Amino acid sequence: MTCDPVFDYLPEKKLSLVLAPFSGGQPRGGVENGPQFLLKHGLENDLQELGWKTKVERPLDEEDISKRMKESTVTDSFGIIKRPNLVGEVAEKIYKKVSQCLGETSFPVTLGGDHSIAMGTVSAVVDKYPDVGVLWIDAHADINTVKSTESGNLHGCPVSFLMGLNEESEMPESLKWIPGNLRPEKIVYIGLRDVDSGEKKILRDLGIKAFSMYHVDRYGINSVIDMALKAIDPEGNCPIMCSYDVDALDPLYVPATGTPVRGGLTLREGLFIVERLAETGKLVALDVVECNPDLGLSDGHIVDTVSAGCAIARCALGETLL
Ligand SMILES: NC(=[NH2+])NCCC[C@H](N)C(=O)O
Ligand SMILES: [Mn+2]
Ligand SMILES: [Mn+2]
Repeated sequence: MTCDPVFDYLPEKKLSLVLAPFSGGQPRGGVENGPQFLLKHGLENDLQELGWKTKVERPLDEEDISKRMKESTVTDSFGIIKRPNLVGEVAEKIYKKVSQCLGETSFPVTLGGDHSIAMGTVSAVVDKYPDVGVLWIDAHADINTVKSTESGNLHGCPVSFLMGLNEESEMPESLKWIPGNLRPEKIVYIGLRDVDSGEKKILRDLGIKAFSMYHVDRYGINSVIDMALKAIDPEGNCPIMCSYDVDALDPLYVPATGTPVRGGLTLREGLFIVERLAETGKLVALDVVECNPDLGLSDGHIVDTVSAGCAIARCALGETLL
């Protein structure tokens, strides 16, 4: 067995838990409580026990956001797009904080919140590491454009903004700061099983690599990870970021999430992905998003979901490689 995992891009094992308690990218309340529940479950201490120096960052003003969430339902829209101003502002704050963490060589672990916050995290990581490969672990592709989205929920759109797929003229002002610095060959998906028809066309047209649940069954998770890593980094020497939507896991393991889809990854498959990433030594940032404790129908549902979220972070940061 290998011993203590190595993180090639860090001079010391230091990380920042960037809290992103935000629900404005989708309609269900409660996902803003995700970070708090993950912390209450003991995540910070668990990571310290893995040898990490930790720091908690709170870039968002929760009181202001909750006030604005109430008003914004009616006042903040752009065509079908819901809350573009609030989402844009929040994601930009996350972007600045994650940039700062990377500048301080502190590994950013961003805890959502809904997946719209990845507009900030991924942009910041690609700024810092232009050749980074992004693993997007999700039941959904989250690549809808302003034109293709049927729901108007921005948590279904972050990837299109990260790639600059929306034309300036048809994009809300508040999202124009997004650098659009992610190239299609630098992202790969694992876990897809609910992709809108407009998204399928985008994935096809841009030749984006995606491993759906079909591929996981067909080839097994280990080969899928090999293929995914090869796709974003053929030579095996680029940094890697992982944006992990907990709804990639089957709702059996993660019932308390806003857009559950049956037939997902087992808990072990889901953890194995991030174990393999830790093993590469090339992981530079992690998001864990879409834990919504308010959607648990029982305490058991909440504990299952939150403990899965914590386990994802621990495994990504080396727990099972010791
Ligand atoms: N981050 C997520 N859970 N996204 C779900 C997106 C669902 C759907 N494709 C939409 O555009 O609204
Ligand atoms: Mn999802
Ligand atoms: Mn997602």
